[in-house]
Amino acid sequence: MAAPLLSSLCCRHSLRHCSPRRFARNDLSFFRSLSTSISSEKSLVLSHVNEDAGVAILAMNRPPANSLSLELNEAICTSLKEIDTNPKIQSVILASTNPTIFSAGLDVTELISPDDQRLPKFWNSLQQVYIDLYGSRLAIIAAIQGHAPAAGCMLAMACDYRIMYGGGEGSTVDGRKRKSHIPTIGLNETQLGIAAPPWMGQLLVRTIGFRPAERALALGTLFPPMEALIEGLVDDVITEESFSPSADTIHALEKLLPDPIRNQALSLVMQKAFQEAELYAKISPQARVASKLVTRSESLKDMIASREADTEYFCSFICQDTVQKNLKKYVEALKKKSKSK
Ligand SMILES: CCCC/C=C/CC(=O)SCCNC(=O)CCNC(=O)[C@H](O)C(C)(C)COP(=O)(O)OP(=O)(O)OC[C@H]1O[C@@H](n2cnc3c(N)ncnc32)[C@H](O)[C@@H]1OP(=O)(O)O
Repeated sequence: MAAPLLSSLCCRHSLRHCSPRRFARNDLSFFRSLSTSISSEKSLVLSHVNEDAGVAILAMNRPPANSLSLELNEAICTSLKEIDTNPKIQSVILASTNPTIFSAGLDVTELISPDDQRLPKFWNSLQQVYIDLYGSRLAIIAAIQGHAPAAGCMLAMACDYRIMYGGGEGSTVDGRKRKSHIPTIGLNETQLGIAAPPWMGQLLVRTIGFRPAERALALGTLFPPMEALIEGLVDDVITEESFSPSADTIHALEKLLPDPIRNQALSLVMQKAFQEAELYAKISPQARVASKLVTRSESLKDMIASREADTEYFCSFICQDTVQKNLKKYVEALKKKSKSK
């Protein structure tokens, strides 16, 4: 079912595959052609399909924080590709097995004293995750129950719809009562002494608009749920007051969710994500994909064209002494904070 690869986007990309004529055809082939053939460690993501509903789940599963390592990036791409080959599936819920962290962004340990063979591969794998999500023929719904800083926010922005948990005292995240948890989302790179790469920064610009993005990028702002909603960074914020679950949705979710996260059928965010996924799955795929091409093809084409230069820039930037110093300090502070809990 999946069309031939675009001469492997993970290495090199040629614009001839993305000619304007091709986009004009408004078919599914552009999105299919963005698939990859990376093989990976599957347990880093849990995925499953509910063919009756036309919906799949792809849950990131890399404790403790779903930080994006080379292997997790590859696993996301592989899993998405598998889902893509199932013609009965039109929507995917991108979620996390961790109820308080969606994804902590890049695994910062990948950036410290990096191996010079692995670093470009690592960056390529992140670019590929973006290309595969943003350019997917599937409608992808982000179920953001927990924190989504930096590349975690990028994952959410690359989806078609974003639903965030609103937090609050005594609220339920996975159906059980727990203490207050208020997730945040945003591109906080400047807080680490680094800058978001151009394609990630531009994705924020396209999502929330030029001036708000300019300020948020400079300050490295992490938005709590309601602020994220007001800015347009997420499409919906779910609290117990704002959403009433239906028995049918819970039943369909129980059919969809793999064993280790079946209890998330009781999560309001997951329930809303499922309803949204069903909504997208009911639209004619040709029409839905054609409309996605209208808004996404140009920026994807640009990103793909500058991919190699982006990797070169990233590798040389990360290896600078001051950047290494900043990153080491940041990781020490992160570890100290975690130990002091
Ligand atoms: C041209 C250059 C472009 C570079 C682009 C960069 C994009 C990026 O994505 S950079 C990464 C940015 N990510 C962050 O700044 C997030 C850091 N993490 C946090 O702020 C918090 O962990 C959290 C808000 C996500 C969650 O807080 P919570 O209190 O629930 O958990 P913690 O106790 O802080 O963490 C648990 C555990 O996870 C480890 N960890 C957290 N984040 C990362 C990470 N990004 N990489 C690696 N490891 C991470 C943390 O150290 C804890 O581990 P230990 O218990 O073993 O210490």
